[in-house]
Amino acid sequence: MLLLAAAGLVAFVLLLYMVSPLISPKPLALPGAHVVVTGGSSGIGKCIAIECYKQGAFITLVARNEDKLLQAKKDIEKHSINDKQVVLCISVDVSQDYNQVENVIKQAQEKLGPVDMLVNCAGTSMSGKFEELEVSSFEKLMSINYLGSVYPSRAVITTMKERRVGRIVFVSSQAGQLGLFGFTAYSSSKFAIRGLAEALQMEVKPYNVYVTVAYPPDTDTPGLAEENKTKPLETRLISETTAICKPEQVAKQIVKDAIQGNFNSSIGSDGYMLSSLTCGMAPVTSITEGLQQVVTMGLFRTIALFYLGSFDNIVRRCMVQKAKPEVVDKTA
Ligand SMILES: NC(=O)C1=CN([C@@H]2O[C@H](COP(=O)(O)OP(=O)(O)OC[C@H]3O[C@@H](n4cnc5c(N)ncnc54)[C@H](OP(=O)(O)O)[C@@H]3O)[C@@H](O)[C@H]2O)C=CC1
Ligand SMILES: CCCCCCCCCCCCCCCC(=O)[C@@H](N)CO
Repeated sequence: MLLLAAAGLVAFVLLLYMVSPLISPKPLALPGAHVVVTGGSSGIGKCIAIECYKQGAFITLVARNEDKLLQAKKDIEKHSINDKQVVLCISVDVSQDYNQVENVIKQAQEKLGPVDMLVNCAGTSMSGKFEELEVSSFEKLMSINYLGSVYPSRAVITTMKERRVGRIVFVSSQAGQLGLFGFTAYSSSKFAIRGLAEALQMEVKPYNVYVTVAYPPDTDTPGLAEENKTKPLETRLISETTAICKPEQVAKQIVKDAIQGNFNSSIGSDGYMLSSLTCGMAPVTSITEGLQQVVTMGLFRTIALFYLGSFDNIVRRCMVQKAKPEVVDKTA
């Protein structure tokens, strides 16, 4: 009886693997492709642009500061593999005016052809306790991190659907998979991206357009250095659970997953666990991925409970620590 059940299971898994080409997208060819990277003048975005350029793509960088854009262009051009490759720079705020974003995307398409891959990497972070963050910070993060991903995507999607070709990448964060101390404004803007990506993927899959959401851990970039200046102690201690990644490594993984059309892109063992644990109703892009999620869910939740316990401990210890000087004051 047991043998029969085991044989049945094996047959079922084999069957799944036979139909797997039906759910695995055809990889995108980067040589000659037009890749637009928002936030491409710094950090992870710049490394993504370099990675695509190294594989023969034509690049459009989108960011606000023109000097940083030109410097990034120079850095990227060092990696050219043929003399036809172009790096185009566009200075625009992706979060302000949809029409403006649509116009610059049009200009880029006129120069370098239709966009094959859009990477939404422009973003920023602000941390602090809920009551200490300015209300305007919630608006700002939502408009840069969320609307700043909606506008460029909205500007490229029609052509992608018509051509039956395309990749849209969203850069969320591990803080877009779990909410943690200090990130009430940031986490919510990064969670929003996940909802957008899931809904969009369901719409565009029949048109051979694939969506990728990346969830990087802390990554060594100018953005992180800026964030660290005002990060609460609790946030820092909790974030230290995961090691700081190199932007080149994060970029390589994101580009690889985007080419393959994987919905999820994560890095490291905790990235892998977090993505399995929070897969929810996310689309699945390979049988192996689906099976791994089914098999590991209970184990990873168990591990997560220990992490949550340790995070609560950090928060409590910091609270007690901060209360101490006051006690001393009162007795003095
Ligand atoms: N570094 C980290 O630890 C992690 C980062 N992330 C996410 O990855 C992304 C990149 O982060 P990172 O490389 O650290 O960031 P950086 O601060 O190093 O770079 C941010 C880039 O985005 C551009 N940008 C910011 N705001 C706008 C805007 N309104 N319009 C157009 N461009 C804009 C910046 O150029 P300019 O200012 O000139 O416009 C710059 O090119 C962000 O979305 C971030 O949330 C996720 C997880 C971890
Ligand atoms: C099985 C469960 C495993 C659980 C592992 C949990 C690890 C939590 C660490 C969260 C770190 C958050 C990094 C945010 C980075 C970021 O987005 C900012 N630096 C942006 O600037």
